[in-house]
Parts: sequence; structure tokens; C-alpha cells
Amino acid sequence: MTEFDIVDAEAVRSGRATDAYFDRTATALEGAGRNPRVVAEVTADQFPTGEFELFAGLKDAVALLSGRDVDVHAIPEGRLFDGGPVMRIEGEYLTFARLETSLLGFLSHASAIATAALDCRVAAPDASVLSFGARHVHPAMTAAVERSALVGGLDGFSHVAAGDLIGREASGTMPHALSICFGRGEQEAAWRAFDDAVDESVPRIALCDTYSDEVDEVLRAVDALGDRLDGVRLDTTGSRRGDFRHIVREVNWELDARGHSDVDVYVSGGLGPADLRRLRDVVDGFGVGGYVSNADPVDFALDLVAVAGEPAAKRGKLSGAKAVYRTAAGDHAVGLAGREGPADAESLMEPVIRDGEVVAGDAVDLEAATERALADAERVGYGSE
Ligand SMILES: O=P(O)(O)OC[C@H]1O[C@H](OP(=O)(O)OP(=O)(O)O)[C@H](O)[C@@H]1O
Repeated sequence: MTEFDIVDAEAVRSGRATDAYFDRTATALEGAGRNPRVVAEVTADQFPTGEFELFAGLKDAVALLSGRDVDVHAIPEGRLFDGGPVMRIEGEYLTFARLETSLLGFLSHASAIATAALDCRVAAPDASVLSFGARHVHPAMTAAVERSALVGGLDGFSHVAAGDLIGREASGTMPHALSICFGRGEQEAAWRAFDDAVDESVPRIALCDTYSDEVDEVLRAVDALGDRLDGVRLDTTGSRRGDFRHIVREVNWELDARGHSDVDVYVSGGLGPADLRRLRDVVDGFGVGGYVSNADPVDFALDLVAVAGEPAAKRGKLSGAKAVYRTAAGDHAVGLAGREGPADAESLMEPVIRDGEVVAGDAVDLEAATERALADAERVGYGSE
């Protein structure tokens, strides 16, 4: 009995974190003395759909399969895909049967979140965009959310413990609760308390919408902190927002009129790519929560595509080990592995585990994944208007 409803890492690693039917399948196969060599593929769509998604979660998938007698190929994290396999596992079926549930979970959530993050990245390429959505998900998922947001090109994230795991410090300054603790009309006391107590390395970004008009609170923050004020954040609640772009422009105007155009303006609260496009030329940064963290998981499935060296698949799925390609024109293509791919096309899958040993290299490296995501987005024109 654990304190929280969190399945622990050991249950994932051991295969206990599985759907029961895999346990029963293993029992049946063991009882029948059957354990064929198979090829299994993880796929969202059989053929290209015209809609790219960003691949993430491979680091954990590789960790799950490492040390087991399998060979695994995958497209590297941070590559866009559209149809065909993202991962191929070869080995005896019982070696990985019980791992399917966790494997798909790792990939499905991470890829969805990375894709949503990339939507935001390309919507505001020059602004700082931070992931604020940890509060919307189960705490067991927060590190995966924040890491996937980084794979998708976001500049940072808010969750402290996720930062410990990822090896990067969380960002963030103050919630409305800070001002409210000091009381109506006492926002200056809140901003000064923050400035007095919080480490100098943390930017002084005052939240300026708690009790009164944004311009009024911004100018009061300027008076209260003077040159120590780095920026202001407007998180105006939806029912009070009116024309948010106009409000932000007015704030910028009034800052400029008083010689404080160096104060950065950040906005947050219910924002998505369309909002980022609308506001990107008037703000310095965005906090994006639910749009990224609440992305619907990619509908990955794991299917057997060959048994004992022969093509095999359930109906509706394509048999045979496959390769996926990026063509010179930037399209995604799927073909049988071992056949020649399209002319001038780059094959996307690479070995990540060989005989149980991890050989993934930078295919699971976070910084390399982000670089790939941005380069791939540019190459295929992802999110271009
Ligand atoms: O809206 P999302 O895009 O999902 O982003 C998360 C939001 O959560 C916080 O708002 P909240 O109103 O809870 O702020 P508070 O805690 O400062 O009141 C934060 O300031 C973001 O606006």
C-alpha cells in the first residue's frame, strides 16, 4: 500500500504495470511452450495523413527495454513523423509482451505534449515560452510533461521536482496568492517582500492584475521596485480580459512614456497558439499551461508485423517490418524495410538497442532532440500559416 496512487518505477520495469491480458497471454504461451521470434512495431497511423506529430518519450521507452534480449530501432526523439512505425522491436514475444502497456504510455503522452509545445514554439518563435501546465496533470507525469515541452522547443517550465529530474531549474515568480496574502491595496508590499527575500538570480517579474487595472498595477510596480523590476506578468482572468492585445499595447505605451520600455511584458492564462500569434509582436514572453499539458495522447498501438520471419498482421494493419523516410520535398514516406526507399530520401529509424544494449546515443538526448525538432519543423514547414 503506497501513500499515493502512483505505480512505482519497479512495477514498470518488472512488467507488473501491464494490462492483465498480457499476463494471461504470457501464461497461455508459456503453458503451450510457444514463444516465437516476432517483429513488433509501434504506429499511430498506417499511412501518412498529411499531419505531422513530434516524437518524444523514447528515452523512457529505451530505458524500459534495455537489458532485455531484443533489438530495437526507432526514430530519434524530436523528429516529426506522419504514418508508419516510430519504433520496431525484434525478439522473442515473451521478452517484451508485458511491457506494451507502459511502453505505449511513455510514447503516447510525451509525443502529444511535445507536439503541442512545438505548436506554441512555431507560433511565437522569438518570444520566451514557458510550460505552466504541471498543475493540470497527475504529479507522476510532471517530469514527462516538462521534458516533452522542452523537446517541443519551449524555453523552460515551472515544476520544481521535474527540474530536479531533468537537470534544469524551474522558472516562475509569484501567484496572485502572494498579493492576496498582503491584502487589497497592498500589492507594493507583496512585490517588495518578493524582492527582499527571493534569490537575486530570480528575475523580478511582478504579477500585475490582482486587484486593479493592469496599467495602474504595472506603473505601481515600476514605482515600487524602480530599476530592480525586470518585467511584469499579466494573467488577467478571461471574464475581465476584454481586448487583451489592446491592454498589452497600452501597458507597453505607458511604460515607454515613462522611460521604462526595458521592462518586459509576460502574459499567461488559457493561451494557445492562436493567442500567441495574436500577441507575439507586443509581448516578451508567454506562460502556456493546459494547451500543452492537456494534449490528447497520440493513439499509438503496438502490433506484431512478422512471426518467425514471415509477414503477419491483424486485419487493418500492414504486415512486414517497415522503414520510414523524409523525402527531399519534406514529406514522410513509409515502405517495407529492406526495399529501396524513395529517391533522395533520408531513412529516419536508427538502432537504439542491440542485443539488449542501449546504443541510442543522441537519439534520446534532450538538447539534441530539441535541435532536431526545430530543424525538422523548419524543413517541413510545420505550423506555417
Ligand atoms: O491557464 P493555463 O494556460 O493552463 O496556465 C496555467 C495558469 O495557471 C496559473 O493561473 P492561476 O489563475 O491559477 O494563477 P494564480 O495561482 O496566480 O491565481 C498560471 O498563472 C497560468 O495562468
